[in-house]
Amino acid sequence: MSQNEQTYLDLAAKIINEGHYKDDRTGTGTYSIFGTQMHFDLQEGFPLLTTKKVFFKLIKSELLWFLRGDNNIRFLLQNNNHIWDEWPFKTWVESDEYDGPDMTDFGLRAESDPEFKALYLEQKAIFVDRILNDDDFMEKFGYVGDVYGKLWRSWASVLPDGQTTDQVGNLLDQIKNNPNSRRMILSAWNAETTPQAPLPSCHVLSQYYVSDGKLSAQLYQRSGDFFLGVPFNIASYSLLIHMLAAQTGLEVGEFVHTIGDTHIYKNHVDQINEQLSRPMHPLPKLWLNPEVKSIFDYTMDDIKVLDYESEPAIKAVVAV
Ligand SMILES: Nc1nc(=O)c2c([nH]1)NC[C@@H]1CN(c3ccc(C(=O)N[C@@H](CCC(=O)O)C(=O)O)cc3)CN21
Ligand SMILES: O=c1ccn([C@H]2C[C@H](O)[C@@H](COP(=O)(O)O)O2)c(=O)[nH]1
Repeated sequence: MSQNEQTYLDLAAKIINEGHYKDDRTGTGTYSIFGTQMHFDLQEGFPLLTTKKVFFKLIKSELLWFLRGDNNIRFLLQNNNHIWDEWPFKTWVESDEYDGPDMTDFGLRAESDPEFKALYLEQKAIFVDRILNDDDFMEKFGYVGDVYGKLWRSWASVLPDGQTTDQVGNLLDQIKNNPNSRRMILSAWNAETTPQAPLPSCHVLSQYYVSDGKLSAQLYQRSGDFFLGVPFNIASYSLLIHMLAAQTGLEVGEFVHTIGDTHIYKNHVDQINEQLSRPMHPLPKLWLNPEVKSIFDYTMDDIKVLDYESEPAIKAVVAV
């Protein structure tokens, strides 16, 4: 049995049993608890859930995208990663340039109307193709705004000389040279610009901590989609801790995951119950290519989970 996975399952059961019913921005409806915390011991194994299959490739390419300082979805699409498509797509279909069939509330409508779903998938395929192959279109509609990648690597200065700050570079420097610091912070929330993004950052702030030769991190996530997003967030930050530790000569410690609005969407309840009824498998291990000498040089092939055995994937619709 894995304590790390049990921690996730216990909180899932608590949200189902004790969550308050709450309407939400997407019109879906959620069961929600405010202010939760999970601790994952990275020495126990890599916390990729085994009670459903979690697609680690998608987690890798998303983290590499953040670390590139990229905030245009073209890179994700080139890696066959479609987890961000809906939000830039929404910007396009709401713009003056869009002249296809009406896509109002496409997320909810595609779920209940198969005829509309076919139309929507057609428009989405056109969108994806244009982001990949049309540079002007990609420049206009591919960006996700002032969120993770952009803020991590090139936080725009308020100073007149227009310099930018590389938070990840500074963080590595602090972990190496001043590991007792209590100021090792990575922020993905710019109060001025982030609220205007198509989807303002959810994992808002993380802090890093070194003790006994081990690197730990705590994340504050303002909003957590417990069935779809949170398993990705757990694996993504755990991977980031492994990468930072590998580049600074440390072992891995803990990932502490603190979430504000911790919710299960109404249309994910059956899926969570199915997951809760399944057996666990031992956690996989993470392998990072030891030849890679900079956190910014990892490629997809330099990162692997070993011995990942899981129950089958469980499909669910993402709330837009
Ligand atoms: N409602 C919502 N939940 C999220 O978790 C979320 C957002 N929106 N918006 C931005 C990002 C995108 N993220 C996502 C989006 C979709 C999946 C998802 O559908 N995962 C499927 C596999 C998808 C696939 O194979 O392409 C899964 O089973 O994990 C996961 C994370 C996390 N974030
Ligand atoms: O990394 C992520 C990104 C997003 N989410 C979820 C949390 C919410 O369900 C939605 C965002 O909607 P808001 O109304 O902006 O809170 O996306 C996540 O869990 N993890």
